[in-house]
Amino acid sequence: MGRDGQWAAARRIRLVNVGKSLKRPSSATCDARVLPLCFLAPCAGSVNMPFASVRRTRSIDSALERHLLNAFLPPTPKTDAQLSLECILQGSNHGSGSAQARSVLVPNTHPRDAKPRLLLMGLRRYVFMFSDGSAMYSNSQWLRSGKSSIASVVFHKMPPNETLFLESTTRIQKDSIHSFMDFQVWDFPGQLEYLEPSFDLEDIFGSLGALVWVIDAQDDYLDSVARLNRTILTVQQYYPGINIEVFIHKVDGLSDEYRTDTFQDIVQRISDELSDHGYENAPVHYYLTSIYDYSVFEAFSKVIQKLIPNLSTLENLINTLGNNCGFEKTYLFDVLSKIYIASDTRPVDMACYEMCSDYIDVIVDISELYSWDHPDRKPKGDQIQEAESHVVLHDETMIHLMEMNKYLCLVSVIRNPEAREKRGLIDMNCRTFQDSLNDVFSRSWEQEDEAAV
Ligand SMILES: Nc1nc2c(ncn2[C@@H]2O[C@H](COP(=O)(O)OP(=O)(O)OP(=O)(O)O)[C@@H](O)[C@H]2O)c(=O)[nH]1
Repeated sequence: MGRDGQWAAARRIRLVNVGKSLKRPSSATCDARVLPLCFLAPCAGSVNMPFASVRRTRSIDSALERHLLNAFLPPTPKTDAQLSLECILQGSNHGSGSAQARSVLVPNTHPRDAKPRLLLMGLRRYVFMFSDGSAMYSNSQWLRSGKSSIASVVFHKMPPNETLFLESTTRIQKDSIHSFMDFQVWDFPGQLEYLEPSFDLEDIFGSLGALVWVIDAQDDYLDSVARLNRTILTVQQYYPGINIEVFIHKVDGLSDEYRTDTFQDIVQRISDELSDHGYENAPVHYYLTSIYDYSVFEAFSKVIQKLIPNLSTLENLINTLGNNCGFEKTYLFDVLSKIYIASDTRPVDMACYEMCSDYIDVIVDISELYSWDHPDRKPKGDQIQEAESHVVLHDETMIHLMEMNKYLCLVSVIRNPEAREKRGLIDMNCRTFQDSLNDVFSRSWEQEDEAAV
């Protein structure tokens, strides 16, 4: 069943289980489309932030702010919140570095259908195990860092245990991801010598969103770190703006102490090597990851967030929503991959993230059960377009989920008892947020079009 079907089913469940039919703000609130935040209703008095103070503190891009403040425009049709990362490719993220790279290498105009790439790279090496357990490097047994496993678990919902049966990658696997934004994931075979002259660097690193380097933390990582250093030094010459994301992977098998030591050692080795070559502030970021917990989703969320135009605007909107509604933590999730593309700026709480992520699974699973077309089922009046659901857990924590569009949903954790009582206002505020979100995304498209002229 397609995802449309899943959400359609979730809609039905909402009507049956939640039973709350809250109408969209009508003419009295139509200005909310233009000044979306000023109509957020306070749900929890203690945490309400007046609009005036919101306006002073938020840092919405000036062009976007002009748009939001350009009151009394006729309502524009709502667009799907599907992002294109072209604007990033055209320079907003890579900045001058990208331009410099293009002046050195083949000019790249990045047509509109060019999709940004996430490169998954790492080292695969052979190890021969003697019967007494000591190791000798030889052409014998593969030790693989886990790139394909990460891609399969995050983007294809493969259960982690099944990655044991994945075969080694023999050529570059190009995976197109169609979601709130389109991008490609290229999984490189661990042994590929892409820095050799026979490979065109522009083909590999042009249009790049991020380079994700996977290091097996359970293995001897010195070779992998050395190869990563070589790669960074080469790439930095031509594409200095590229984000290098280092996943120190398979940490599930390590003790806390060993994990920290490994992390520090790898960071140290890479930064020493880079500073020896004069790169003091290279854009390298490090994550401890494992496919057996949520850390790999969390890490991928951070990687993807760096590619999203107007991320700070989204965060400000979510902050304002959370402050007005008494949300403890709010995530804007991509339903398919369950990576979050934005959240409020409070510290990340893994327990909250896990609860919210699991709740999406629950809704999608129930949707699968109930989405079949029953011949006797009759629609009971008008139905609200988007799915909405909530659950109250044993410790009185409420999780509230609302579909924002075909790809995204907003999931919030509510512990404030006062806020929990005001579900109607929460729903209304979330719908106002939804309008703002679509404004932000449609604005991204307009900016691209203007840039293209
Ligand atoms: N313990 C543990 N094992 C993992 C993790 N991620 C992947 N693996 C295992 O690592 C092995 C190799 O995974 P792959 O994803 O095929 O490795 P790869 O880097 O794509 O290998 P190549 O395609 O040959 O370059 C598999 O047996 C996975 O089950 C992890 O987080 N923890």
